[in-house]
Amino acid sequence: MDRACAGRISPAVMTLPFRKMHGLGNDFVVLDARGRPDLRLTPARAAAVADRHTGVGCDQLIVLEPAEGGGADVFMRIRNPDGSEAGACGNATRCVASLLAAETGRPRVTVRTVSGDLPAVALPDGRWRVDMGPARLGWRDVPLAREFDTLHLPISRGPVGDPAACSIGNPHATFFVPDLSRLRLDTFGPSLERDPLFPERANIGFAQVVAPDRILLAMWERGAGPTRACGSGACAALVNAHRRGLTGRRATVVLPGGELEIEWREADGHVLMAGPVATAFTGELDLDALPEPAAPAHAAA
Ligand SMILES: N[C@@H](CCC[C@H](N)C(=O)O)C(=O)O
Repeated sequence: MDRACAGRISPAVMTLPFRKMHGLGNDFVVLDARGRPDLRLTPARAAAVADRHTGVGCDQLIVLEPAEGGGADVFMRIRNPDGSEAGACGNATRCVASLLAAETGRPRVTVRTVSGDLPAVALPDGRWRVDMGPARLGWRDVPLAREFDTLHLPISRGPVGDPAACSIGNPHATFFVPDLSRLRLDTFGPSLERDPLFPERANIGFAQVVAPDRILLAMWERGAGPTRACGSGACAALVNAHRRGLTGRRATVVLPGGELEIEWREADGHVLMAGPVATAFTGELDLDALPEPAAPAHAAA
């Protein structure tokens, strides 16, 4: 090689394999930290990986860790692009379940999250069904800043208001609207996510019920903004729609990225979610090379 072009001899670079996966376009960078107890992923580093301009880019960074104490196949840590940690991610749970099934050869696996153990099963058509656990309906469960009936919250912005809230292992509020096509998510999403009634912020869903078994849904995700799909948001939309008497206990939830089948099981109050999984690509990440996200030098016009 021409000496002038050789540049600096780089020190040994430690790279980390990653897998880019998605469920209905809700996309994830999946890192396997099971053999890497030394891997320290600070919120800033997680945000750097998730950055769509200077990192790999994703709606959530998913880190696989050992499931301590047994009873589950893996522990799944979930980070939003702003670095915050989430208790649940329905679409990522299906993706991780499919990885574990490939690894273990078993069609039934259990994914542990900070909100609980989620059993998942491969369906004959290639989709995965996850038991997302019980929908929690109390005001402390969501949580809300003070006591309210979670079926009707005194929150509104312009034409949207009166949401219902619940927890699917993470906080959700669903606003029912007559025509989803007329709604601009970024107009109300940011301030609703941070409404003072949500001390831990909330994922915000806008739902149009078109039939007792069909819901159109657009999501503004906490810590992520608009996404093509949100599995836990679809679960919350069905639970809240049923509580309002708008649907039965099962529905197809249609998101911008595609469809999820959701059931709120009567017997135990658990919410079941079925949908597809996909791998987009795999790669190697040099964590030390990633810049930590900084404020833009100037706002785009
Ligand atoms: N995409 C997810 C939800 C991810 C977490 C959420 N943004 C939160 O902060 O709770 C899903 O598919 O459920």
